[in-house]
Amino acid sequence: MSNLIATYQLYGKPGSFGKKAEGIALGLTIGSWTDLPLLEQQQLQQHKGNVVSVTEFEDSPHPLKPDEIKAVVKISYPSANFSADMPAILTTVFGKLSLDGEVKLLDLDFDEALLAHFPGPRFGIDGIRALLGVTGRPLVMSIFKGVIGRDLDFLAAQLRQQALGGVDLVKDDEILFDNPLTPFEQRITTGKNVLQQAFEETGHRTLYAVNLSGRTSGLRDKAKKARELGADALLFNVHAYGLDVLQELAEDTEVGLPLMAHPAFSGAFTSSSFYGLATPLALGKLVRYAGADFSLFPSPYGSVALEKAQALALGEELVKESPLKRSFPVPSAGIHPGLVPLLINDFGIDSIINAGGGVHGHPDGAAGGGRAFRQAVDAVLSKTTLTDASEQHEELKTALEIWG
Ligand SMILES: CSCCC(=O)C(=O)COP(=O)(O)O
Ligand SMILES: [Mg+2]
Repeated sequence: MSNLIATYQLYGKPGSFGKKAEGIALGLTIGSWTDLPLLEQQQLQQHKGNVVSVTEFEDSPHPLKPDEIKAVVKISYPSANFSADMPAILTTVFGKLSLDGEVKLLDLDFDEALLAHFPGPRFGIDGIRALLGVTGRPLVMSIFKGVIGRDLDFLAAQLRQQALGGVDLVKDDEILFDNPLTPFEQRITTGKNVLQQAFEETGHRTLYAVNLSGRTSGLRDKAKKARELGADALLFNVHAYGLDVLQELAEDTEVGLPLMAHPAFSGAFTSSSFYGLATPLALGKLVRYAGADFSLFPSPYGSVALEKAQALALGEELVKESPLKRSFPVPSAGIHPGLVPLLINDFGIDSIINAGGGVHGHPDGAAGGGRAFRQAVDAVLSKTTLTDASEQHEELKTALEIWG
């Protein structure tokens, strides 16, 4: 029988977790058990949640309640209890329970039958690399900055400079929505012209991920229009919309564009040590299952840093062995060329170095910033220190002088 195993972190008094776990397993499935006639118990057996394991950690006391300790509980839910979609799954395993005190959902293990209902990335790492014709190195992505309130000419000029710097992708900032100065469709057509021109001048291909925004009911039509207009990829604030919206876009063959999951808003339900979802689950496993070709997340080093073990576990969820394609890990926020060795060491070459300020803040402009990042990547791959490489590359030298 197909099932889903949820792993939770709880706090409580030593020895109290078995009863708690049983209460969760019943409460989120068939409700109370003891007062049911035997016949009903037999009928409901196939829908009963089951406690798989309870592990108490005596050496992990609650930081504020000395008589409580941490425990990790695994509970199995019959797939017969829910429709095979993210809203039903999340409501089953962490609906009411998410409101019931200090419980954190650490992981979800889908069996093969359940996982078959989820698309995973349409392109994946290999498909994105094929679009760019780039293998053997991490990709470099830059981010528009300061576009709000500016017109298409400004956007076009900033895009051109980013492309001339040799970045492989440019993404809208997640806070750039449809607006009268730089409307969605015109950002796509303008971007296409600019990047084609840059390609003809340099031979370097840069893709543009435009932010798909607006009311949910209109997203699919907007995405299809983007495809018709020749968009390269779609940036998507998945956690403000929901995983199922991402999945609808991923499954729609008339959309058929690479989808870039942005982590905006996810901190609201992943940041607490006691509540919400574990970051590797929310920004790694679930966005991959729902169809993200890229997943952006705070790196361990930047301006909104994620705890390193969490960031590494998140990256692993995106690329681990699975029937689904791999999603590109995109560690982000506060990234500058001096961090490239650390990022490649942590996430490998099948990752994307992503920066906004670290590109636009370069004294030689976005083109200089892009070149500095490419020079840093080349240095790491040729096993040269950045300091030594900077002797040969002015843009990298300047970046190291500014940001270290
Ligand atoms: C928090 S991960 C997404 C990073 C992002 O959207 C961004 O704009 C980063 O900009 P930065 O100037 O910090 O590179
Ligand atoms: Mg941003």
